[in-house]
Amino acid sequence: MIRFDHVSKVFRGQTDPALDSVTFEILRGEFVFLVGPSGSGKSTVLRHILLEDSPTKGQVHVLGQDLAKISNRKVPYYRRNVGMVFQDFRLLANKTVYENVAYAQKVLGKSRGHIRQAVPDVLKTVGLQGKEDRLPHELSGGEQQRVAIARAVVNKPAILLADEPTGNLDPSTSREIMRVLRRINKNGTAVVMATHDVSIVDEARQRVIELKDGELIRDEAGGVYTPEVVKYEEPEAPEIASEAPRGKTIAAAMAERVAAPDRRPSGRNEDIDSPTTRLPDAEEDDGADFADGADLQDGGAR
Ligand SMILES: Nc1ncnc2c1ncn2[C@@H]1O[C@H](COP(=O)(O)OP(=O)(O)OP(=O)(O)O)[C@@H](O)[C@H]1O
Repeated sequence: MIRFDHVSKVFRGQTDPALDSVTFEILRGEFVFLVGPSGSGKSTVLRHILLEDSPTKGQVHVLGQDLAKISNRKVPYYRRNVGMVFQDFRLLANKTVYENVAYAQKVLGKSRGHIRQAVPDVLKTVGLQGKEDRLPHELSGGEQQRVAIARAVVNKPAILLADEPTGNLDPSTSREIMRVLRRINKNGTAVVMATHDVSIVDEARQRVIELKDGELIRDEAGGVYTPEVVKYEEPEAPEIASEAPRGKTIAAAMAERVAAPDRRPSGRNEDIDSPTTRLPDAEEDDGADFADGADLQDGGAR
């Protein structure tokens, strides 16, 4: 549904790339954390998906469309599919909770009847029923972020992007916001969340994509913020240590080996001993999934 194919971005006046041949695919309904140090490229990834930046090299496909081929005229239509929330909420200060959310529907020309139904529904989803008439300054930070999330998802986008949505919140409020995001994700919206929040990532155990200096250095299902560093000791099966795919801990590779007993050595085995033997997952990581160009051909959402 979101596909980055060797995407590089060098901003004008810069020599170092903000993104350096980044390749990944996110499927419908996934929840994905983007992690990495400040300046590693997380927001740049999100801005590419939102069509606020375009690649210097490579392609971005979202919902079956090559974003480079979307004309300026069609950008607002495209963006209806992509909600966005930020660390600093970005609410309209002189509008109530209800009006902030309803505004997102009004600009799309939705009828008053539709708005009267949709806004209370989404405010209930984010746990803000009863606060419709408050102004942003009459809300806590967590409540303001809930309004921002309600506004981002009221039009039921396929994708919700969140750029450090818990960055201004205390740990327990951050957890509440995570519960809201998970609820929205369970309703079918894919969520891509850039974050520095170690405990949120470690508790959620979702897919983690890690960037460093613009390069994707880890893409791990059920990951943590910082993978456990495994102390190297004399390995029982030396090929595991030497073949662990990039971004995967040795412990993870060992666990996979245990889960695939048919590939474990039962005495001397030519295949296992061969330096070219690959773990099953390593074969999936080579980009073969992208080879058929299905998005391009069928023009439909994946
Ligand atoms: N408009 C721009 N012009 C020039 N350089 C930019 C621009 N936007 C981002 N950059 C640079 O691109 C790199 C990646 O920035 P980005 O904002 O994506 O990082 P980040 O991982 O989101 O950081 P943070 O965690 O601090 O938000 C940084 O070196 C940044 O200075």
